[in-house]
Amino acid sequence: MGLLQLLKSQFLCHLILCYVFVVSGLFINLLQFCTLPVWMVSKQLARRINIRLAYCLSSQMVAMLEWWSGTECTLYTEPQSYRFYGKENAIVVLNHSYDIDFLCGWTFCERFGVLGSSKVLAKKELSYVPVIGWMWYFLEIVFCKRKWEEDRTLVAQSLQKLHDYPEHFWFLLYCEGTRFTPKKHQVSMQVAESKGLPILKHHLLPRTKGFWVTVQNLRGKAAAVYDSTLNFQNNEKPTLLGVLNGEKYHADLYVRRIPLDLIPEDEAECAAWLHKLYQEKDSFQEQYTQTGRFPGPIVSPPRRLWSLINWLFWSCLMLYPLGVLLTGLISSGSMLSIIVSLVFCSAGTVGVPSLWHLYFGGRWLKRLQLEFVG
Ligand SMILES: CC/C=C\C/C=C\C/C=C\C/C=C\C/C=C\C/C=C\CCC(=O)SCCNC(=O)CCNC(=O)[C@H](O)C(C)(C)COP(=O)(O)OP(=O)(O)OC[C@H]1O[C@@H](n2cnc3c(N)ncnc32)[C@H](O)[C@@H]1OP(=O)(O)O
Ligand SMILES: CCCCCCCCCCCCCCCC(=O)OC[C@@H](O)COP(=O)(O)O
Repeated sequence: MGLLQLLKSQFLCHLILCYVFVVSGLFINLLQFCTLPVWMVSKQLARRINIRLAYCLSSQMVAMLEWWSGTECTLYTEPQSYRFYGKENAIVVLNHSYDIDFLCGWTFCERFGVLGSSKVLAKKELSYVPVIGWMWYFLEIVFCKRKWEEDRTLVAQSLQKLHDYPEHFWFLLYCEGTRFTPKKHQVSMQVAESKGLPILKHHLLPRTKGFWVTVQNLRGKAAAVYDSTLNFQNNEKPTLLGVLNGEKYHADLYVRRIPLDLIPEDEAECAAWLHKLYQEKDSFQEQYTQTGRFPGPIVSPPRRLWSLINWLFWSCLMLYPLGVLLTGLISSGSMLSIIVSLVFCSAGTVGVPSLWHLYFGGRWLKRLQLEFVG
């Protein structure tokens, strides 16, 4: 292991990275809160400001993937589709199989200049998570309760509000509704069998209602569906902790652009169309497993310097006062203030993972513990 790699795997480095992300995130949340009065005067101006503020935050995570871990993201797509990317609104359908699939998605958003405005159909619980969830609230992210009776109107209303959105956006839909696990796959394939649908090997059975309501409510606003299939070379199993540790992964994304007009309006036909799409996605994944390649040519946009510049800017801004505080503390020589600060730091170190545990059901925390202990 090289010296740099060793440094990247140190807990202290992770603590500093998380400190910069969380403190700058809360500061950005506060700035977003301050745009509320601007909404009263000019909604479009407030939206444009929020897009830039959201970029400041989400591109820090993109920088962590692209520059800290050096992960390579390769795009397989047709050149005639490529020219539309970043120049139109689109609904993105992505498989939900990895801890960092959203981060790879964000990386492509960054490269095509739509990161600040990118959106997702997310579960309601995420809107309460400080930093990311609060940022999404101001960004008009669409939340669902995963109760169709309520989501039917809730999701439709939120989507309708995007009709006068001032900048291009990609709207991400994880139609599988939850991240792939062998157990969920087994249950979902029982549902598929009971409905007489073909078995999928690499995906859960897609939930069709969210897709239908999204397509119907974004007609006239979104031009296409980007059918996106993500996988990793050499059977890599990437984790967020791995990225934080500076581990380099190799992501491959296959994207097909499908004009929205080709998608049926009728709910049952639209559902059947989505099931067929997932059968095709499954065959692409199978081909990838067999050959290590997706169909179609590789047209990869390079990573941009902007995410790194933004990250360095926020790191300097957040670490300077911390440095001043620590220097003042040590030079004061006061035992009381040193003890109070240590208590604060320990509370933060224990408190942040506890919050994490609360919000994410302990999945990542368990993995984190396993990796540290084992
Ligand atoms: C060029 C580059 C291109 C692309 C780059 C890629 C991406 C970048 C783009 C944008 C990035 C933007 C942001 C990313 C950032 C972060 C994202 C992070 C996190 C968000 C993740 C989530 O929160 S996922 C969870 C929330 N989302 C969803 O659930 C969406 C899918 N769900 C639905 O659509 C649902 O239908 C619903 C939520 C609208 C309603 O759910 P409900 O459960 O009430 O109804 P359902 O219809 O789903 O359920 C009843 C029917 O389902 C059948 N059933 C029962 N059990 C199962 C089962 N296990 N599997 C499948 N189906 C099942 C049941 O039989 C019912 O069927 P009927 O036939 O009777 O309807
Ligand atoms: C630059 C330093 C970065 C520091 C790390 C900060 C990490 C913040 C990460 C916030 C990521 C938010 C995305 C959460 C994804 C998520 O939670 O998806 C939920 C879905 O699967 C469905 O969940 P479920 O069906 O309930 O299991």
